[in-house]
Amino acid sequence: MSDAAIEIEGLSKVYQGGKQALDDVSFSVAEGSIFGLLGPNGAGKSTLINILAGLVNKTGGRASIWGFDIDAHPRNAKASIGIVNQEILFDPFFTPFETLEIQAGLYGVPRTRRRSLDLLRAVHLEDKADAYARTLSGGMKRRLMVAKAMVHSPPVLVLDEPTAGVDIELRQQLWAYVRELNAGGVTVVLTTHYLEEAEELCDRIAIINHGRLIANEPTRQLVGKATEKRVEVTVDRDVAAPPDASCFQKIELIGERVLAITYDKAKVNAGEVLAAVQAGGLGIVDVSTREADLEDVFLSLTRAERA
Ligand SMILES: Nc1ncnc2c1ncn2[C@@H]1O[C@H](COP(=O)(O)OP(=O)(O)OP(=O)(O)O)[C@@H](O)[C@H]1O
Repeated sequence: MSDAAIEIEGLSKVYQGGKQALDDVSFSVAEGSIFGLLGPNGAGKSTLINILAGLVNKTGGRASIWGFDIDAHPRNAKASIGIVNQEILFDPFFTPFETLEIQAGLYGVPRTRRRSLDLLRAVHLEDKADAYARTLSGGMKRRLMVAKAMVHSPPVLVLDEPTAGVDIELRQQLWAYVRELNAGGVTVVLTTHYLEEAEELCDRIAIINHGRLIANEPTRQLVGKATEKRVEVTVDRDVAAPPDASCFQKIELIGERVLAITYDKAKVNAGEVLAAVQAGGLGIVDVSTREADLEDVFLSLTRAERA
């Protein structure tokens, strides 16, 4: 077994009707890591996850989970992964405890090795063990989905947009649990639209756009790629039209006296940008800068792709 928890090579998917959802995607997820898979709507993330789950058939390439090729060893591959889907799927007439017991049964986990109550405790649902699942709030249902994905103690957990529509407090709780699982040795793959979340949680991030992989780097390195920087300058008089200078990438008037200037930090520094504002006859009253973040990188990479 290699020390990759997931290994994907040249993965492609063309749906019936001709839509190419994945185009020659390759990457591996290191054992023990938290790996983020990002991409705009329709990029192909769910398709990729569904292939790993055995729900969608790939049309090209290879994938293995915990060393098990999904074609050659589908049962072992499936037993090695727990997947939390975007949709909430369980019978509303069962209680959370029953839901987990049934799922464990489906995975052939013997009664003596089931840990339904422990899992409910871990996702803060122990007091709901005997309530009908339909009476749970949206956030509770999501947490139950995570517990359900863990009944067979898989070494790899995949979360597809698990916090969409979940409020901040519950999101924090869910991430705390994900971190706990990861600290206990579970490799985690997650897709999320919350870039901050990916930045905070993931060791490594891959970005997929129109079915193609356009980035795959350690999070720090990826964020460090942002070369655009933004400075907001409050000036001492009303400005009818923003001044222009070659060192500005973009300048906007965002208040009567506030200019938002984007510049390339690889080419100029903030001092030069401010000097250019002053050279335009404006006095500077206040300045604030914002560090580039994952969102900037994401936008510039997907923009570059489009161009
Ligand atoms: N069963 C299907 N038949 C045909 N096309 C499909 C099918 N499922 C998905 N697609 C298309 O494949 C592309 C990738 O979809 P996918 O759901 O994998 O994207 P995604 O990145 O998960 O997006 P989202 O974040 O919105 O879920 C989209 O253009 C989608 O319309």
